[in-house]
Amino acid sequence: MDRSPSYLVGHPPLRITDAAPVRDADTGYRPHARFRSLPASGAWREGDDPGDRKFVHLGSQTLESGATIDVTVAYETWGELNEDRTNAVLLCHALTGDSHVRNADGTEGWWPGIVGPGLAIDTDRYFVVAPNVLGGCQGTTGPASPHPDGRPWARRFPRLTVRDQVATEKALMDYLGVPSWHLVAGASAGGHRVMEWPASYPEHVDQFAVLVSAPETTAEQIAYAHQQILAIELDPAWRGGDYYDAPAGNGPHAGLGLARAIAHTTYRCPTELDSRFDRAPQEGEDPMDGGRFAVQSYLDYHGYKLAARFDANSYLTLTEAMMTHSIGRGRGGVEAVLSTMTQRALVVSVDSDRLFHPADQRRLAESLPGCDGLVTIHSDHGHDGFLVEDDQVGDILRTFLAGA
Ligand SMILES: N[C@@H](CCO)C(=O)O
Repeated sequence: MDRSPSYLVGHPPLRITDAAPVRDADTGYRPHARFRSLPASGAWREGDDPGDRKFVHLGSQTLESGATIDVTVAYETWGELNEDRTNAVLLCHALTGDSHVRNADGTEGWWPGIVGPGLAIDTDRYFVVAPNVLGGCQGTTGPASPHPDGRPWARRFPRLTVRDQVATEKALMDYLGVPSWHLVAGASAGGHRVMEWPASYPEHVDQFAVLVSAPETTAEQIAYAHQQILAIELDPAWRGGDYYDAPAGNGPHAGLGLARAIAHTTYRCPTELDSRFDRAPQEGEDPMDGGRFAVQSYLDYHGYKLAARFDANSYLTLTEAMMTHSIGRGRGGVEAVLSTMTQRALVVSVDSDRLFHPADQRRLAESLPGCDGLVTIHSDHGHDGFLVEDDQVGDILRTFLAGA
């Protein structure tokens, strides 16, 4: 299937340049100086390993598309599985997260204030499992992994669905000898997998917690995702996905960085951006003379940071999986599936989230038979509130788990 953006089909191919700088400055992602040291792909490499990442080869998996791939999963665990095997918790990371929830000393990772000894998800009590998602780039099989011909899959990687990703997590569960998750929890794209778990494997989930997420993607979310996909595909350095052997600095960093800047804007909220940055110029730059506003520099920085740690083809694969997410597909619709989810359920929104609207989560909470109603986090940080508001997120999860 031709995956070129539709308006490029039939047009001459884009001319690949040496990632010519758009501007001749030396900060941010427009200027390429910062990219020069970045490898073409930020996918995991042997050796760069925070935490105690483990790998398991799960063998071949047939995907919803009918394609079969050989799957290895990277995952981390904290705590011990008890004798009854009733204390296992599955954590599903968001779009660009990975298995690294926390360091042993709690200093890094994406939920170090939530997961750990004595914390809301208490690793003295629970056996916590966090896999890197199928299609990701931090150790689990994805587009940067070798195709059977030895070269990276790149854009030959089959189209994935959230159901495929959850099927991989089920295979990991079997490998670990966990009969049922005491809790499946996750936010955003991780929440998509949380929602898919009781829909696909109801007998293997005791309760679930879905934060800032939904049973299916909205048109608005697909619209934002579309822009991000085009940002990558229109970067000449993307080279149709075959950039893995490009010299340092010549990967699709500008496209991936722009995709992140679009996404990051949706992860924060207008009042936050206005109050933090207002119309201030970036220090040392003059917007009246080609320089940037501070908010531009902030987005450039987040784009650069993602380009340094992520793989552009993975970003495409995972974004496409988000776009097709619907627990109702082929099952009689979302409402029909929700009515069968009788497990105890927690639904959490952030009041300033402009990507996953709290009104949609209220409807979700009302449709789930095992949910006591929507719980709302108050935050100035929009969708990313689930990563920033540790005290509130921790209290909410602690209270939910205590009521089990
Ligand atoms: N900051 C999060 C936002 C998406 O929920 C991520 O990168 O995955």
